[in-house]
Amino acid sequence: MEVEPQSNTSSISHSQSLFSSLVLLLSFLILNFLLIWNLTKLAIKRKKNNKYHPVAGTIFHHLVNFRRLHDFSTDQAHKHKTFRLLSPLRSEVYTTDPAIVEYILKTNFSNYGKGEYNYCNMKDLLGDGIFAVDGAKWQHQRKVASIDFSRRILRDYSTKTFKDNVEKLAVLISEAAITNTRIDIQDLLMKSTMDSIFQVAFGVELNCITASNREGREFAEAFDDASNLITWRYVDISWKIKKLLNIGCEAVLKKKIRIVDKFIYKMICSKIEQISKLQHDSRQDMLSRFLLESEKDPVNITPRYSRDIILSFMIAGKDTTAITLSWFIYMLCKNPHIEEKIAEEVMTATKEFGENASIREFSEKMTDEIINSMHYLHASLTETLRLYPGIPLDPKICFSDDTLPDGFNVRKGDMVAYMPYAMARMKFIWGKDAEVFWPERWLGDNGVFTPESPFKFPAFQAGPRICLGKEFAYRQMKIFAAVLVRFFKFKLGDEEKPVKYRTMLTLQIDHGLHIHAILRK
Ligand code: HEM
Repeated sequence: MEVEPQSNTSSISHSQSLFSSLVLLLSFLILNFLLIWNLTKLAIKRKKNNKYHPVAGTIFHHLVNFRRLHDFSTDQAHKHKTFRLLSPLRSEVYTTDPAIVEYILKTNFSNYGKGEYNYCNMKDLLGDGIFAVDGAKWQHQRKVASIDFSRRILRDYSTKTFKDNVEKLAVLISEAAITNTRIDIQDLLMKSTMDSIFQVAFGVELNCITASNREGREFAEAFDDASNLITWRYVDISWKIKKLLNIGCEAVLKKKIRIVDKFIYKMICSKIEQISKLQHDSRQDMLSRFLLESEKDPVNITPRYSRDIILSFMIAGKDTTAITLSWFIYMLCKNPHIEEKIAEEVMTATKEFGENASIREFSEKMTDEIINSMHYLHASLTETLRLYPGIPLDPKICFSDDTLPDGFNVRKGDMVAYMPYAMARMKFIWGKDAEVFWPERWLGDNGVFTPESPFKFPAFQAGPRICLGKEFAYRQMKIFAAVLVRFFKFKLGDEEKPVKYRTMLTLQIDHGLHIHAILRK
């Protein structure tokens, strides 16, 4: 099982950790009792002729296989497309079947959602933000944000932000290449995407990548720690007791959320002040636009609600993009012939910039037309997302008893999770080369990118709750990837060291991705 985040636990006193162990033991006993209770209830229900998916184990199998959780699930899915794990509180159904994915995400969308379980885990950090809620609150935010995301002003502002930030990143990588210094590219990408999303959200430069803004750096660290600690709640069965007693991770989480809130509310106040002096149509960032909405509906859109909305976008958009770019670079290191094919496409598409264009000139000259013309790059990023989906497993709660398209039953309160990571490895979906990194699978005979059904490739989810930032993410990833591949080649820092994911809500590379960058002539 994963250990608690170290930096956050050092302050726990000895007696507190003894107490925590007792709490853990007690919770374990209670859970075992509930598991047996649940099994008995299930046996009684079975007599009513309901059909349930085959059982692949209990959630304790997840704990035992925690470090390789997604591969454990893939192994199980090779045996059964859809299987069940028994848990003390509910059955957990895990599926790789595109028909079930379509059913829960679209056909019977209203019966599957975040539910109280996810809301309860996330609300201390995300409040009523879009990522944590269902129903009317979700609908309202989805509507406002969808309109916002389709606006030209936000699009142009974000493109400019990506170009500025990739330039800062490429300058750092150049310095490392010249001095032959090994870098953790995942760490740099995380900082860079944090800078991008923060600037688009608040209209303010955070500059994590250069570490020049102390307050901003403290906020970014607190936000990252708080996100990790919130994730930890999904495996720490005793978190509610710890929260009540304000001990361990929960005490640290509270402190981190306080730092995040202080910074965000300061930002909101200064924005409100600025806005009163500005023309409405000059507001480029998301916060300003939400504050504009709040002028129309001050009762519902409070500063607290604006904070919740923006933080959800940050959590949704920051790590997922950085993680995808990190796995993309890992794939380039493993497949140099694909790296060269991408470089060739980028050079051809940008021929008119001239061979000696600087990083700044190159990124500034990249137009939407050029970005859209790079189909092989688009296919390579999509193939990366297929094999290494930023969100590898996505659980939904079933709101009322139901029968899934394969004829099996689920009960109210059960969890139904679709598994993009395992789905990518299923031969019945992708053919016998399912596990091979092969961007060509996304290209038609004319070399043009051809999308797949989102129920077969649900890396961005699908249906009414499909990722709102998909286009935004591709634009950022394509700008970053084009600049990086144009100016550098990449090699793994240590060819022998296995590159693995760290089990958490996202598919981060464990201990980062250490590489050498080589300047491309
Ligand atoms: C490669 C990058 C990305 C991937 C793989 C990705 C994937 C996903 C997935 C799987 C979900 C569904 C999560 C759930 O169960 O609720 C989601 C939702 C969402 N994503 Fe993304 N995302 C990416 C980038 C972004 C970016 C850059 C933004 C914003 C700037 C964003 C904004 C959102 C929002 C707001 C939602 C919630 C939508 C809703 O509940 O209606 N995402 N994303």
